[in-house]
Amino acid sequence: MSTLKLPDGVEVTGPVKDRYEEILSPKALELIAKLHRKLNARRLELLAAREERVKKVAAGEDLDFLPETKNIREDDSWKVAPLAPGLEDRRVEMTGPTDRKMTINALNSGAKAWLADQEDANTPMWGNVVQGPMNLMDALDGTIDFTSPEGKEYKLVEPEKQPTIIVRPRGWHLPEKHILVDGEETSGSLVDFALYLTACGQKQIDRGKGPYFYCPKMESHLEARLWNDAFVIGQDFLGIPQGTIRATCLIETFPAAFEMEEILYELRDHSSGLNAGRWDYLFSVIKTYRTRGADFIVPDRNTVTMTVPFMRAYTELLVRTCHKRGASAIGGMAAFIPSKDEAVNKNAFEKLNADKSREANDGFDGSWVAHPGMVQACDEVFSAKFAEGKTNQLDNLREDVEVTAAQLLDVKSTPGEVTEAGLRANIDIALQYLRSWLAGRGAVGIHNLMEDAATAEISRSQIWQQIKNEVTTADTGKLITKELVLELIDEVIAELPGEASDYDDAKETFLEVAVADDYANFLTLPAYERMP
Ligand SMILES: CC(=O)SCCNC(=O)CCNC(=O)[C@H](O)C(C)(C)COP(=O)(O)OP(=O)(O)OC[C@H]1O[C@@H](n2cnc3c(N)ncnc32)[C@H](O)[C@@H]1OP(=O)(O)O
Ligand SMILES: O=CC(=O)O
Ligand SMILES: [Mg+2]
Repeated sequence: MSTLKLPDGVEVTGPVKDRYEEILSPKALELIAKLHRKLNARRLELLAAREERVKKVAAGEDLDFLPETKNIREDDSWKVAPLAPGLEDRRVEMTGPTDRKMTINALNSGAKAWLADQEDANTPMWGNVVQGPMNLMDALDGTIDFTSPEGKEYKLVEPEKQPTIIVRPRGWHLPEKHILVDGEETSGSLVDFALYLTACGQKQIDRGKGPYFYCPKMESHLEARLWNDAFVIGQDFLGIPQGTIRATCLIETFPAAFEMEEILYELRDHSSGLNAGRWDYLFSVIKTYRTRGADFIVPDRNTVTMTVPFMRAYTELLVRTCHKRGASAIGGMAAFIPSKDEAVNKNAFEKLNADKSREANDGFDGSWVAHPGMVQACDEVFSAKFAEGKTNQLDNLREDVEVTAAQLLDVKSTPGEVTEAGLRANIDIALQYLRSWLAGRGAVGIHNLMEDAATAEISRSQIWQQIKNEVTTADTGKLITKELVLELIDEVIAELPGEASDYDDAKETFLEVAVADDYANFLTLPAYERMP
């Protein structure tokens, strides 16, 4: 057990294990306190503003581009900062959790960048919150190694070829209950940001790169302004030049799709682009319009591909917006993962190739893969598309693209149906995922697909939306009610791996987030409450 030096007003209520003082350093805790005192009240106000927006949509008002920021959109004179060192070539980015083994595997993967995930692919258990940055620090020091329970040894190979690390902190909605400032829970986003920045920021600068971040789940440009303010405070605190920190913002909420330019503008001195976070985007579309009836009922999850009109409108607008402002446009995650079954594996790579080819042809500068086995395939697709000697497509301005609010909102043209098979699949995925999350694992392969917090949110939100809007299944003609879902849960659990009792906690959480009368904004909130 270590002991911590706590600045005034700071309490750490989680266990302090071996080496935790290296991450929960006086500097880190001091920065957390500073960020909390300066920014937390605004964070809470911005979360409340999200609720107001949803209420307006429920009352019939549609999302639209903001009149008050029209001048920013129409002003052609501004651009974001030039590409930062290590972020010039992002043709393939690996994503994944920051546990010790995955950290080593990701850094050895051959990808150009690695999204080190404290978010969708992570469970914010106290141990993960502290050990994630510790693993990154050890990786940067070149001291990281790992031996599996089976005796397999892991270490970094070819350190000079390591991907650029981009850390994704938690979203603004998540609290960190193990670090209190003046008796208040802190923000998970600010804690993850501060722990990485203080442990690794200077080490990244010494390597000729910088502390880089992915900012998730923002719903407005004012939330981007909050990040920008955190960056300014953080840089000032460390005494590093303003603009050293860079952030790629995920455009993965429905409201944010209407504020892409404004988000780039707010972060222009720290921006390194936008990413099309498709899974959370679909979740947010369902969530934001959940009570608005037939026009916003999304068909079975596996039928909503990236080529349906509303998804296409969003990705086209993203590339256009980024390149107009000199920012990188990064594609999203195809959920297919390699399999030992030959036919399943062949299908996974065909789907991956089609998805990455569409993105490369649309002008994206690179994209994500969830698994080291897919790095090469994605690399090849983008490399084949890039012009001779180029490492991105920033000069493909996509001036042909014009996307209207109506196109972004056009969910009703999505082909497909809601079926009982789709409903059962959603129950299955949500339960298996919640079981995994509650056990500390935030990403998991289920039925040959990568599932994480974002994909599971879609599954449980679809169920809630279908009950609320009294949808009838197309294949079996059943009205989707709370009673039907309760009936199906036990049938589904009987088919799942393990014992029925293994799903007791997952089932209780599922009931809270999929069938309760009041919609839970994020499944991770009640799930986090269940965690010590
Ligand atoms: C919506 C979004 O936000 S997408 C981004 C967030 N989601 C993610 O990042 C998901 C990342 N992917 C993963 O976590 C994993 O690929 C999973 C859970 C889906 C599948 O993992 P596994 O079941 O371990 O797959 P598999 O057995 O094929 O793995 C083979 C090897 O690759 C490693 N590996 C697989 N995925 C990753 C990854 N993303 N990062 C690092 N290593 C990985 C495994 O650790 C394993 O290593 P080992 O052979 O040394 O034991
Ligand atoms: O974070 C990515 C997403 O698709 O969600
Ligand atoms: Mg996401």
